[in-house]
Amino acid sequence: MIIGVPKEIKNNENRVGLTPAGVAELRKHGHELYVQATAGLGSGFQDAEYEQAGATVLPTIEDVYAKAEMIVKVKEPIASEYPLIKEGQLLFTYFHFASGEELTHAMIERKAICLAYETVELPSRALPLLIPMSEVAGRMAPQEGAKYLEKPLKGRGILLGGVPGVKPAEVLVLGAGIVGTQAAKIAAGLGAQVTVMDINLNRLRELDDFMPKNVVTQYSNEYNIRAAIKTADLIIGAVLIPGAKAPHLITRDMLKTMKAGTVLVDVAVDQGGCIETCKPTTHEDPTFIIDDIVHYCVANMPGAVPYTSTLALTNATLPYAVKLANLGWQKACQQDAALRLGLNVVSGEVVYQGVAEAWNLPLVDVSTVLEGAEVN
Ligand SMILES: NC(=O)C1=CN([C@@H]2O[C@H](COP(=O)(O)OP(=O)(O)OC[C@H]3O[C@@H](n4cnc5c(N)ncnc54)[C@H](O)[C@@H]3O)[C@@H](O)[C@H]2O)C=CC1
Ligand SMILES: CC(=O)C(=O)O
Ligand SMILES: [Mg+2]
Repeated sequence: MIIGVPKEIKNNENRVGLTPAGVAELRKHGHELYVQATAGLGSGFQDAEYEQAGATVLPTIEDVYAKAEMIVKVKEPIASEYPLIKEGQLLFTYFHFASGEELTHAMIERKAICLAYETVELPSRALPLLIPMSEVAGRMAPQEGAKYLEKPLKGRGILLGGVPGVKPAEVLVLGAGIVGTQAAKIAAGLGAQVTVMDINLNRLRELDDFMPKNVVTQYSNEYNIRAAIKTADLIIGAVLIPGAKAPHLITRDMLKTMKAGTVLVDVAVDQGGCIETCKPTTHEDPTFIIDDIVHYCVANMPGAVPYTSTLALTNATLPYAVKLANLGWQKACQQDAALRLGLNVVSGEVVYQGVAEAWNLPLVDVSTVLEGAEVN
């Protein structure tokens, strides 16, 4: 298969879809690789390393899209990339369609095959291609929160860990999945008093077993959330309903009940956010303030730590990229139920329920787009 790796063009997105090691692995399986010049630079990979691994480096993004049967990247295509996408071209990347109406319509119109990292799902319900970036964003969330709690950055001016004789800050984490767990661990490590809420009691039981004493768990409901936000200094949004819009657990009216200078880090912003007032921001301009509450809503947090994130992401995506390249998307998705769940928009049809519901579009059963693919 002919595989293309364009340079990411989202604001401050320094990750890249394949490392030189990934290129070498795909070459070993007999595939042709085209990488856009300087695509890996932000993650520490020179063009020459890609060439040594067997890729051809092409000067422009147009060249890469024109050549490739499969595009492997990190973030969703942005508007300037839409016209480059060819009918039937396989795009293997994050999409977050449930928070991108324009993107959804653009991909329907281009008749591309959109296989979204974030909805590839194992029978255990784990999301293997979201987990590594959730680990990164979860660990970053208290770090960003601590920064914006500083007074010059418009926060309350409180140190997460306090000092001897002065109480630590209170951190509320909504959602006890991958992001929430990592966030709680780091916040606790910095000495904060942490409360983690989830609707999954079994998950809260697990956390209760292994978290340090300064992490407590509480069932997530509106009553408990309304009470907890009054005293919280830092609130981290980490809920997910896979492939669907996030529920608004903190609504506009609740901001007035919080302390001025409270910081909200809504990691779930890429699925629309679990805080009603959150709107996606960029690393260049990450925060805004409503009712004296600092909102941090960067939709590609891991993009700021590409040396860690690119390796973590490609560790997880490469085996799937190899499978797609070896078998073609139809056979690969016939054979691998996890990969099949990654199909969101195929040849102009929406095949993922959460996306169809988000934008009121007809849902086509995924089996109909896979018909005719022979299974070995
Ligand atoms: N902004 C960014 O740069 C990044 C954002 N993310 C996003 O972070 C979000 C969380 O991802 P993961 O932790 O991997 O998901 P996850 O599936 O591991 O965890 C989500 C948790 O939310 C819980 N939940 C659902 N409804 C809830 C409610 N009403 N109250 C409390 N908890 C509830 C679930 O039970 C689950 O434990 C996703 O939207 C993901 O896309 C992930 C990585 C980077
Ligand atoms: C998960 C995601 O959207 C990101 O890593 O940017
Ligand atoms: Mg994101």
